[in-house]
Amino acid sequence: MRYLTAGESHGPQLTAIIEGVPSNLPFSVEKINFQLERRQKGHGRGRRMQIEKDQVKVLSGVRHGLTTGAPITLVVENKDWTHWQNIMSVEPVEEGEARRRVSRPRPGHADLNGAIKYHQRDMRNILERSSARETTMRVAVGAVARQLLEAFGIQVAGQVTQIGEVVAERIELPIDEQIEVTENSPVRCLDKDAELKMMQLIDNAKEDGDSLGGIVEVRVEGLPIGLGSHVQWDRKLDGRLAQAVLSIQAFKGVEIGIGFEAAGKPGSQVHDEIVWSEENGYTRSTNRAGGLEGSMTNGMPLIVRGVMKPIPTLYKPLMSVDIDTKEPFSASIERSDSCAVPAASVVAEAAVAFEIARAMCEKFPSDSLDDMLENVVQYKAYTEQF
Ligand SMILES: Cc1cc2nc3c(=O)[nH]c(=O)nc-3n(C[C@H](O)[C@H](O)[C@H](O)COP(=O)(O)O)c2cc1C
Ligand SMILES: C=C(O[C@@H]1CC(C(=O)O)=C[C@@H](OP(=O)(O)O)[C@H]1O)C(=O)O
Repeated sequence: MRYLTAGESHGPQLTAIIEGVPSNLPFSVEKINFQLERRQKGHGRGRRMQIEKDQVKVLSGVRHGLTTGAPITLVVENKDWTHWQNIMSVEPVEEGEARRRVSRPRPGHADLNGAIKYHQRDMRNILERSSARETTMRVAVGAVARQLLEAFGIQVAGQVTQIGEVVAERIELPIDEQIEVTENSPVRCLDKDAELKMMQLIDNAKEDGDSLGGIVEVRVEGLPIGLGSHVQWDRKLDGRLAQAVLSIQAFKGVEIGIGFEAAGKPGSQVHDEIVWSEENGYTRSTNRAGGLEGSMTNGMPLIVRGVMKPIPTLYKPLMSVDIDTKEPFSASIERSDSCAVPAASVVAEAAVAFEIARAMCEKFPSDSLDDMLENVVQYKAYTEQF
């Protein structure tokens, strides 16, 4: 399975093409829209999310509720585009105000490096594509991957475990809970005391013209043993998950299982003992490895965490340099999120779901769901008697 996304933040629409989804998979548009709605919410989001109402249109690869095996095309409209039609026009428009040219790069963004690399004196041509608006399509694609995983009883869930300096108490995420952003769960954190503090911190940061990052955790259960491989660097599942999560805008670190904590502990407190029982077969007495050993799934829950940096656009702006005059300036502000960690946790769930679905399609024949189901059942029977 592979996918590409296209589309600008303020262009007419966003597009994704996914190839390699097995045929005959029951396909639900509502399930995609449900995930899209989850991504739009969360305490700390800016005004743009009040304009957008992300809903997917499926333009290929699905017929009468089932995938056909052909590439699946998904599109989501940018409602804000109506306000940007001239600025984002495909046809040339006159120099001047109509273009809303950007000559002042924002610190922490792709603007300056992208402009130099792609020979663009108007940095709008960079920022429109580097924007995290693109994560809409990653979530849409991830929602298709989740539907494939569901067919094998594999579930994916996510939560926020840290915002700024507020660290949530470690509470195991119930795998069948898709935490939605509601009045009772504005930050998607299971530790409700910490969540109140997180909200306060976000409000304070917003008032101070500042921004916040945090940590998100994704959990996957129901995995067969042996997804990924130890034999080649680019088949190692830990490396692939890290790439999937680190490629989300503003993500700067990934850990699996106890991750960075392992550095400060002796081996006896890091590795998990192997046990066997008639009922469960081979398991581990602890799960510090987070479900991966030797870059392959070991059947235990997969635990992946990602660190998101604070949003770079600040209402109390940082200094930068105008590329026309080379004069210093203090960045001007239109609108921005002050904290997008709750939304990003939904994106991280999607990124992990896609990578796991891809690994499933590599491990098992995957032209059709029928082939795949048959092979997964056989493989599970084999692992049980191993
Ligand atoms: C869901 C989400 C929403 C974001 N919203 C904003 C935003 O409103 N303003 C902003 O400056 N950056 C925002 N970002 C982060 C930038 O897109 C990102 O920092 C930038 O593209 C530079 O990429 P890098 O941080 O990965 O280097 C958001 C990121 C995510 C995942
Ligand atoms: C549009 C989304 O997030 C955007 C991501 C983003 C950025 O720079 O990454 C900047 C903001 O864009 P705008 O300036 O249009 O408000 C966010 O709103 C979204 O998540 O759907």
